[in-house]
Amino acid sequence: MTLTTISTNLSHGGVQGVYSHASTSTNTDMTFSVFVPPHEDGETLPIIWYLSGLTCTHANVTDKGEFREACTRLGVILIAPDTSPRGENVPDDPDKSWDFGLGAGFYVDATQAPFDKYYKMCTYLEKELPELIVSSFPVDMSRQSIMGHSMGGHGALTIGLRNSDRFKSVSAFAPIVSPLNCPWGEKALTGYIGPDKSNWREYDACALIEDGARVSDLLVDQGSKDNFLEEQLKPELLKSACETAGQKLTLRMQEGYDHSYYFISTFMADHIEWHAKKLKA
Ligand SMILES: N[C@@H](CCC(=O)N[C@@H](CS)C(=O)NCC(=O)O)C(=O)O
Repeated sequence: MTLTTISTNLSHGGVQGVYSHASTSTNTDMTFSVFVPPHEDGETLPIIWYLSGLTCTHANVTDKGEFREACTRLGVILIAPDTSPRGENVPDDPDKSWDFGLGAGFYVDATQAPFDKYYKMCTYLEKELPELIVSSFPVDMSRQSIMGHSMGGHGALTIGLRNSDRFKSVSAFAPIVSPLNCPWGEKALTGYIGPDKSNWREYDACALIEDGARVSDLLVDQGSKDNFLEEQLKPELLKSACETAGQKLTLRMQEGYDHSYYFISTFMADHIEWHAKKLKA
């Protein structure tokens, strides 16, 4: 697999890079960013995967996430993938809306035409990108954690729950906790997976927990002034699923914060510190 370097910049003593490659999962070129903090020659470092929300590319968190100081201080690599396949051939929302199609891959493997040829974000993140990362960066794959925002929070929770042996910890900012129970989820999973909701459960954090999946620890921050809170995000569903199942969860309602990167960047160092403790334990 060949990696093309788009840019590298020195930051906080480490290297913030942006890279692209031809993906066999999505049948498109895919772009992602990696921050590698300063380290000794031959040393390998733990990883945090950061999955982004609707409309985002790797660039939103890379530009506005304010994660590099904490990553350098704690010696952790942060990887930020894109949120969907991209390109002229890739089918988009028929109405060109921002909550489906380009920038809205929902971290699933689509089974419905015409999306099934390209929208394989689950395989991309669970198999292809980790293999590329291990051959190209100084990573210790035995120490991985995952976090995300909104649709990316849903991605982090569901990929984390389905792969609990791979991730030491899972956290999210304002996640979509149950696509089965919100309009964004209804639209995306109907379009990508089809109308049979029994096939949605592996892509629904609450359903996965109900069905027995567990992770060692979960941290969620949710702003109280988030305009998507009541209709789309519904953290109370995650709280209730975790309480019923005995899944450990720290859910912090953050008074006055909205859905934006002003919120995320405020608590980013907290999340990196929380993951770093688990990664280094
Ligand atoms: N109206 C917004 C809705 C989408 C939105 O808020 N997306 C969140 C994730 S669900 C985001 O991170 N947007 C990009 C950013 O704030 O940089 C837009 O059109 O961008």
